[in-house]
Amino acid sequence: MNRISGEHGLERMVLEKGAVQSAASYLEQKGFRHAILAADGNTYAAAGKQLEQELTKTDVGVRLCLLAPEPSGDVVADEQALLQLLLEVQPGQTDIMIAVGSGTIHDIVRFVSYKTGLPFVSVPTAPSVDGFTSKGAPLIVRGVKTTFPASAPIAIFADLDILMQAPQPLVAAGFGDMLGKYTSLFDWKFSHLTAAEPYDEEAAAMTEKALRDCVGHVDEIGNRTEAGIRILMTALIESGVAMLRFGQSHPASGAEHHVSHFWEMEYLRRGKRALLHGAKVGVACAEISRLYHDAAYRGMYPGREPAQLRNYGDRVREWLHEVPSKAEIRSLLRRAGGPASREELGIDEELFGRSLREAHRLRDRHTLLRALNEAQ
Ligand SMILES: NC(=O)C1=CN([C@@H]2O[C@H](COP(=O)(O)OP(=O)(O)OC[C@H]3O[C@@H](n4cnc5c(N)ncnc54)[C@H](OP(=O)(O)O)[C@@H]3O)[C@@H](O)[C@H]2O)C=CC1
Ligand SMILES: O=C(CO)COP(=O)(O)O
Repeated sequence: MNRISGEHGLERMVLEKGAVQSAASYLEQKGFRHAILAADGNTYAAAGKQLEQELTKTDVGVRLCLLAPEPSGDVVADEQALLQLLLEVQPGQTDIMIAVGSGTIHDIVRFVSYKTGLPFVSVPTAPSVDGFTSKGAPLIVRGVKTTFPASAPIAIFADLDILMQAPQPLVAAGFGDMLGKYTSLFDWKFSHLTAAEPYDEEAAAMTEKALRDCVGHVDEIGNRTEAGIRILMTALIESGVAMLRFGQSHPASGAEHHVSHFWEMEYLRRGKRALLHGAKVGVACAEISRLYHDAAYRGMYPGREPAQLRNYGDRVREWLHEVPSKAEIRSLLRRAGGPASREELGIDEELFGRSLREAHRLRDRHTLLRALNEAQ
């Protein structure tokens, strides 16, 4: 993917070396004159400073919003960060925002963009999540992770020079976020069949292709070759476009994401430093795969098999056949250089057990996890 236009308001997608320069000329050509550049300490160093310098060669003025970390050390997409960015907006003057960072900074900017009506441009600094192009923002509000409607960027400039410098754990996390599509795609079909949740073949096919491209190139991704990073970033963008096209996160987010969100909220409550989103999703995907295979093939729920499995067992087993086993998912995570087990991540047994019993409550989705937990 180099340049694609006209996708749901996303008028420009650039994935190439030197894309930051293209971002500056795009902003100037579009006639923007008063930009806010949102970044944090790391992402300003990785790309923000360079973009700021490029913009000084144009007529686009820039106001820097350096998002402040919480006492834990992390920038969090919560009330404080949203307010910090909102305070920088000059009514009647600011005409564009630029998100320079990874998942968290994009969610802060996309939500403020939605509420103020100001467009935004995406400059990813790491191939760590598939949320760059989505129009939902998972935010922490009063300690609870909830997804709110938000805006997609009008353009994305993903600079391979920058993405290839991203720390290896962020790359492995991006791969983990993609592996999560094994279970999210399964849960999406399951919720459509058993609870008539809306479904879109095209969005599902697009996500599945992105997943297979990543799995087929896991070693290049693990070795952070240029080809590997290009394939991973393309897949993450495509997965985000599938969410954008469908309008909700079903293609990309099932029980593995609900479990990951559960862990994230608990870490915030404990004041612990956050674990990377995609690292959690990858490990949760392996665990959900084991749970689902046990339930559907090995009858691990004697006497309380969910009605959905009694009624649709054959179809469910056929779909589960496409979901690799826990061991296979772990092996892929290792090859990408990321944590593969909850022990490696540091999730304790109590939190793990509680998350499997309760995480389905975080979203109103009819996943198999929810069916298993609600079966009498
Ligand atoms: N909207 C959507 O559809 C989606 C949203 N998400 C959300 O995204 C969030 C997670 O995003 P994720 O990208 O994993 O993590 P974060 O955006 O939280 O960033 C993780 C860390 O990476 C650092 N960083 C980023 N780029 C670089 C770089 N090039 N060099 C050095 N450090 C860098 C950041 O620096 P610093 O320490 O300075 O912050 C931060 O410490 C979650 O809240 C998740 O829910 C995930 C998927 C989809
Ligand atoms: O993280 C996501 C996709 O990778 C989206 O999460 P939500 O389903 O919570 O919006």
